[in-house]
Amino acid sequence: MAALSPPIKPAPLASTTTARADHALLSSVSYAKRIRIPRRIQVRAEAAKQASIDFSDPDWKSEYQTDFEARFRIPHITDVIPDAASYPSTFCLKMRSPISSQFVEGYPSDEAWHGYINNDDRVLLKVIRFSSPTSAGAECIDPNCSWIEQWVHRAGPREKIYFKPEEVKAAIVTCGGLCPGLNDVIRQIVITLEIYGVKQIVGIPFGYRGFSDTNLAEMPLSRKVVQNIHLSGGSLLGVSRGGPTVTDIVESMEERGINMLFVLGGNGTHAGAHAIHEECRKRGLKIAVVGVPKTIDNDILLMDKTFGFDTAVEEAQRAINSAYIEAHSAYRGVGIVKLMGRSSGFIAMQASLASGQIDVCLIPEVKFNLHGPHGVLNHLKYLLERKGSAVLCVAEGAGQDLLQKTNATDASGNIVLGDIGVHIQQEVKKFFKEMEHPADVKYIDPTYMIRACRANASDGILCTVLGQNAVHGAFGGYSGITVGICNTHYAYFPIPEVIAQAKVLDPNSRMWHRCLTSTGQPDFM
Ligand SMILES: Nc1ncnc2c1ncn2[C@@H]1O[C@H](COP(=O)(O)OP(=O)(O)OP(=O)(O)O)[C@@H](O)[C@H]1O
Ligand SMILES: O=P(O)(O)OC[C@H]1O[C@](O)(CO)[C@@H](O)[C@@H]1O
Ligand SMILES: [Mg+2]
Repeated sequence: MAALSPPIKPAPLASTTTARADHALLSSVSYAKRIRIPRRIQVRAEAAKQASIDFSDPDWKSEYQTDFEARFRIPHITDVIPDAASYPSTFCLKMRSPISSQFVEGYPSDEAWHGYINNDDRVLLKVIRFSSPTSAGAECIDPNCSWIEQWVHRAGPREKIYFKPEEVKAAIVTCGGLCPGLNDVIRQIVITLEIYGVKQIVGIPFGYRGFSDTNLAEMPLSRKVVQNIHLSGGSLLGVSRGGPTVTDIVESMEERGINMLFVLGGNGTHAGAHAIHEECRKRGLKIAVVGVPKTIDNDILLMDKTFGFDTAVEEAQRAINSAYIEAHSAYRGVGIVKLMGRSSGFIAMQASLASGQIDVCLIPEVKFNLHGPHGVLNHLKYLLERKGSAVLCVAEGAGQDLLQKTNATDASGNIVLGDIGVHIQQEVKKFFKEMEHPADVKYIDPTYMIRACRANASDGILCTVLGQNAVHGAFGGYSGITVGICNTHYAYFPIPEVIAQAKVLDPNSRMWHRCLTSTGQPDFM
């Protein structure tokens, strides 16, 4: 039987849908190239496309499940240090006063406490049983779309820990762009580490750069330092793109005596975290590297959502509402809002759905024409004639095929996108001017205002749980993992599985269909 591969999507039925699906696939592949995802991981994504499973083999299901279990196994320090000692956990919430001298010794572990997660506990990854590949949003493995259980590891505190708290030096680093909730996660990691009894906790300033720049000193962290940091946006530690090589980072960690590293960042940061973990394994180092996915774009695979996303959607309402008021109050007003989303249109879609004020939502996963009888501009003309104003929301990665490529990259190697918001603004103005019936166009780009916000309540809770689980994972001896919410439960994932490609919106999903129902927009092709 041929090598098994991850779930495949059934071939879409209509030709417009095919174009959309191809586009989504293309953006995933180019994304993989852009962030230098290891070839091995790219190959896995390629394998998904080729669908090489022999479904006539009666054992294909059980083999698929065995393969899935192996892929989602979370690396453990005993993989490289088989005789690594384990100890009773010092994390137990039966204590009364954390300032008592008892705390220094760890919590009494002689009493039974049923607050631990068993290593064999699992969370179900997919919860819908599709009866046919033609069901909206169906994710099928075989042509009959048969039900296959896919389980991932449940996150949480373990009864046995693999580090003595007094021997731990934990470091936290935040990389990439800003995202609401970074401070909430930093805070919770520090607080949880202290509950375990860790005394040495430091922040690495300005992302991975802080490992190599000798002018940047480690920041000592404690509950006192982080107590109120979640009340403001940004990152207490600072962020950056680019930076030192993985070898330099690991050498710096060895010099500093860091044996737990918590990495907060997006796909690029996680690719880095995975490479750091691999390098530590190669050197036989007892170091736990644990990621917490930070992507405002919500483009990490397999998770319900990533922190900062809800806040971004909520904050985008203010920009959309302003664009709506401007457009609605103007004679032939057109409001345009550009929202984040390099490869994925989740923020634009959810913000459009939430506001109820958007007439046209454009996302990277769905191609569109501006000009021509079915183009966006003609639809805006119709809207102005019909209701006097229109509001359009566009994700930053949408319509890149309409712009001239610059080939420019940022310090991390991410492609610098053309400005689709400005382009649409110019084209709308030109279109109506040439018709000799100008429109009053107002353009809003709230990107950095949204990113700099503090987390809202729902993100605050998500960050808290993710931060705690990151620490539990490290103490449990896991490394090269990241933590996420999955069907409302929290799970650990091996890093390569969540960054194999950017998570993109399925144009055949119910949610996108709901968005189209809400905006009332046609197909722009
Ligand atoms: N494949 C890789 N291997 C090692 N390090 C990487 C890799 N890709 C990116 N990095 C490093 O990770 C850090 C962050 O990467 P990047 O700027 O792409 O942000 P990100 O984590 O994807 O977050 P954002 O969602 O804000 O873009 C940078 O310091 C970069 O050098
Ligand atoms: O201007 P910067 O910091 O490079 O970040 C911009 C990018 O970061 C993101 O907000 C993702 O983190 C993208 O949506 C955006 O393209
Ligand atoms: Mg990224």
